[in-house]
Amino acid sequence: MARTSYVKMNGAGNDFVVVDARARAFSPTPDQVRAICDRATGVGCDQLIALEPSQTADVFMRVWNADGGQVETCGNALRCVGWLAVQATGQAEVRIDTLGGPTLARAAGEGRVTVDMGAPRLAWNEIPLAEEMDTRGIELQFGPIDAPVAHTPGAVSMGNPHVVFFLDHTPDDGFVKGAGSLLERHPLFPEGVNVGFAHVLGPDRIRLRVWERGAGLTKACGTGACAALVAAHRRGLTGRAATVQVDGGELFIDWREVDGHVLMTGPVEVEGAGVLPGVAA
Ligand SMILES: N[C@H](CCC[C@H](N)C(=O)O)C(=O)O
Repeated sequence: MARTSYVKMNGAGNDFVVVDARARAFSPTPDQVRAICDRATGVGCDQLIALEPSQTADVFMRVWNADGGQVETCGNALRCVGWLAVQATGQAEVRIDTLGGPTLARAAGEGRVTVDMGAPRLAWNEIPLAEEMDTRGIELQFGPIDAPVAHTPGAVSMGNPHVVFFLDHTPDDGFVKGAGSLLERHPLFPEGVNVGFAHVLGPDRIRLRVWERGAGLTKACGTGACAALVAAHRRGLTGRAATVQVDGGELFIDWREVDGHVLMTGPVEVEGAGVLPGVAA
């Protein structure tokens, strides 16, 4: 069985195994994805990423969550792939297509990359939700019926589905895991959902923790940071740009006025490289 080389990278602690599948097809089964991502017995990562040829972009980026499911996009991985592509091509800007739509990445200083994530999708059926609701604050709550501890979250798609609760404190691991794992597969979200918990610290600062669909509590979620800023601005809680402080570092998010695109800037780190034993070529 062909042996597949990879690069291990992270963006603000959200980590990835990145496979270059432009010369040879890479089609792992869900079991193989889970085995690669397993931190105890595999390489260990939040998401598995494959670079593929593209007719419309410099590269196509395919994303699998650690649970084996293929998903639309991954913001932190877009920064990592953007860094690899800028280094490889010498281009100032690279176009990366994903199942969640086209994006543009460019270097933003030493070990930092800015990705234009495109415009957020804000209609109920674009999140998607199972029924029509006002996505600035949907009818969803967590906790005792008569005293919910989290309620009326914002819903945003960055190509992948996000729900963002606004709290007056930064929740601990137990709360994020308990509430996140319950809501990730709530019937209101036909495709599942990434569950963000945002503590707005000021008009340009948000502390965010995210229980990711298919990956659990991660150190950072790039699309989650974009969704949190968009949801916060739509509720008048922040301006159009903010520093989003995640467990693994800081991301700077700007919901650009001129074209409605969301730009995310943050760190990229190469951790090492290796070979995946016995994965389907
Ligand atoms: N768990 C996400 C994919 C990875 C997103 C996250 N790691 C990011 O940086 O955007 C989903 O199922 O939509």
